[in-house]
Amino acid sequence: MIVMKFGGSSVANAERIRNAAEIVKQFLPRKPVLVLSAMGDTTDHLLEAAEKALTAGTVSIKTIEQLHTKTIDSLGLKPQIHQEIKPLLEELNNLLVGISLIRELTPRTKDYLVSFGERLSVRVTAAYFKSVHIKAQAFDAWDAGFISDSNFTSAELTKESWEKIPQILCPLTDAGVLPVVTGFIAKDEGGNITTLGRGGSDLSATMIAAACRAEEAQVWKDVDGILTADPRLVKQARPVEAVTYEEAAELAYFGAQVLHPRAMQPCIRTGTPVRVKNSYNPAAPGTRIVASLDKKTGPVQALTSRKNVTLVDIVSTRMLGQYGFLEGVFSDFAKHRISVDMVATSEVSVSLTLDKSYDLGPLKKDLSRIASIEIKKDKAVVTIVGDVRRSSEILERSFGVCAGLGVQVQMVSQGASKVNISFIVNDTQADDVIRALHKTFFEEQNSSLPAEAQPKRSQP
Ligand SMILES: Nc1ncnc2c1ncn2[C@@H]1O[C@H](COP(=O)(O)OP(=O)(O)O)[C@@H](O)[C@H]1O
Ligand SMILES: N[C@@H](CC(=O)OP(=O)(O)O)C(=O)O
Repeated sequence: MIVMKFGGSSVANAERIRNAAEIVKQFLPRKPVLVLSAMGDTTDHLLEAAEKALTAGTVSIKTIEQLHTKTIDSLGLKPQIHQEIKPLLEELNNLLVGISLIRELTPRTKDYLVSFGERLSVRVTAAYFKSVHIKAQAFDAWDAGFISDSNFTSAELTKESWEKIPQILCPLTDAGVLPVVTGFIAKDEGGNITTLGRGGSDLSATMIAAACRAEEAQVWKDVDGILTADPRLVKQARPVEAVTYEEAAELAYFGAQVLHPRAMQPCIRTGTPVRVKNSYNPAAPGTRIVASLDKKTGPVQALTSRKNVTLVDIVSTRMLGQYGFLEGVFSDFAKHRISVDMVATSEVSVSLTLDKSYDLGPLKKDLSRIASIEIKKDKAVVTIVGDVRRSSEILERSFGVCAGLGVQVQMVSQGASKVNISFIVNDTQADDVIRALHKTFFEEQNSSLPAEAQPKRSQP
């Protein structure tokens, strides 16, 4: 078995769905399971519709309805598929009416709301596949064994999913059926719809691949794989041939939108290979994601940045000694469920970074018992994923780049991860830093050769 995930861009309209079917046909002998995201920007449109219902009290599903009905017509599908999706569209409309009346959108309702995107896309796509004589069967994730906890908007799949998913899907693929499963969503034990976090269909795919011990999980995107940097920022970004699970996870966690940050977790457990492929360019090899690399790489594999980061400097006001101080600081963070990304400490102070979305008021109040706090907003984490054994060289060249741009590095984290060096700069400087780092590590001659292939530097 293989698992093939097509993201929103790969099923965005009739033409893209036809293209996906052509790709899938070539893989039918390898018994694929398909995982789909919502068509195009449907998840964003659903959230926008909810926002309008909430704030203005207006209800409209026109954009979403038109996209799906137009796609059904362009694909030349039988009218009965309109009947199949009609109850879903009605349910969605009713939900928005409910939101507009009670003017409340809880995380639970939000998950129920965005689930319609994936539920619509699998039905339309499976209907098309059937029309071109592929034995497809649409599945809502919960009917394919996806059970999660009740952490709405960022749910975790439970142990039970590991058993149920193969029990349901393996007999089907063995019988020559192509299951077309909704990515991104699940149900908790109480039967409430949950989501795995934005971009979570990648995780749905890797979960099926790992649980079913599939040959590989293919994640089909609109780029030639994991690139050396975000192509929207760096035109010269180029695909990376292979990365480790750890490298892919760090890239995703620190901002590369190409993969969901938790997508690697199931495959790490089973060693299932993942491949990022381009649905616009299926012949391109894509990027392999595996446990360890067989070939030597350059010092840097890829670059990413995450903006909207807040830097918090916490200085002890008591002579506690570091152990008591750090314990106090982190128990307050745990109490307020605030997760920390980077940390640097000294005997009496700790600096750390967090996402700007947290309300830091209550935390600040609690921490003021033991420390004075300074909050610095509008920072960015620049992350270099590569071979940390060559950290001196990476740091020397990176800081040279920053100095050349007149950028002050405000905090550095190196050593906690074997594959990541991160540092903090001002938000407004991050794009320039990434472009200049890319030039240094990937565009200049010999910039990213393995250590032994680099020209020897003369000793002082
Ligand atoms: N390092 C990177 N490599 C590849 N793509 C990246 C990288 N960083 C950001 N991206 C962006 O991620 C996008 C693909 O992810 P996403 O939109 O979630 O795909 P899909 O919706 O098809 O699953 C690309 O179009 C690209 O703009
Ligand atoms: N549709 C969901 C889940 C997802 O994974 O989408 P995509 O594969 O298009 O990033 C989202 O937009 O978050």
